Amino acid sequence: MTQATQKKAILSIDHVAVHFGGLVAISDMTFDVKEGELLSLIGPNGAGKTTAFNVVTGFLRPTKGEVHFRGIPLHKLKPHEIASTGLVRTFQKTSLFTTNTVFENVLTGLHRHGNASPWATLLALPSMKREEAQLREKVWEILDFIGIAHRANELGGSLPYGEQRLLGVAVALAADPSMLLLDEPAAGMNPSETADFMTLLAKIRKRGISILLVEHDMPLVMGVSDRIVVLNYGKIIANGTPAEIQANPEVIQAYLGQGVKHAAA
Ligand SMILES: Nc1ncnc2c1ncn2[C@@H]1O[C@H](COP(=O)(O)OP(=O)(O)OP(=O)(O)O)[C@@H](O)[C@H]1O
Repeated sequence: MTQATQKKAILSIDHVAVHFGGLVAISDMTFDVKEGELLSLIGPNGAGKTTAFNVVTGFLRPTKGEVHFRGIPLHKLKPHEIASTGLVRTFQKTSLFTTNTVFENVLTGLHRHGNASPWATLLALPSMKREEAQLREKVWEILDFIGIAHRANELGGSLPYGEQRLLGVAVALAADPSMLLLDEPAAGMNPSETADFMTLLAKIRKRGISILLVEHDMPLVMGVSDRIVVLNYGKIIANGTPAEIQANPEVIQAYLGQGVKHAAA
């Protein structure tokens, strides 16, 4: 048993079902993520991973069931209200301001959490100027942490794809999350970028941030996860450690044996 599994749940998903008309995308899903844990949600295309992610982040209402984050019921909140509880997501497709610089993208993320009132901003009061300076310092700290400070003055849209994904994580960190939901963050990364990303995930966890990861890159998933939940046709077919999941015959048959990128044995 890992240390994380002995801790209390930060995110609980209880008997969630999602129906799209007659199609049952998720039939009955129950699992939790513990404080400080990195849990991955995997499964074949169409298994319901993105749907699960969208329910947790408020982009979809569940047909049945409940979701709680630190005891707060999320299934009735709007996405921005959920983000303000400290549960922050990245998106599968890059959602950056492509014509703004890397620095400006992260600054915009921080501004959503700034304290200066709009009047102070309009009048450029000293309090607002002080806050602006602090925010700029914070942007540099985040860019250094993520490893893209050398790109600060380049346009978001001009970055190589892998670095655009990193910028997405930087913008999410600007919201000061206690839990991050990462939707296929390594899609389009080359092997060396993926290895660097694994190191970054470890650094993010050292800050005490819990992580829910949806990802198809199995070496990455097996290398970073405390626990893995496997979905197939909208049902959980396994919930265990990477070693347990890799040895599970049903998972091998439904997913790992289907030509996905395997973790080194
Ligand atoms: N808005 C929607 N309307 C109708 N059906 C949908 C909708 N969104 C998803 N589905 C269906 O729900 C099922 C689950 O899809 P989902 O995108 O959650 O799977 P996934 O595991 O994320 O797949 P992938 O790995 O390809 O991203 C699929 O059958 C999909 O076609």
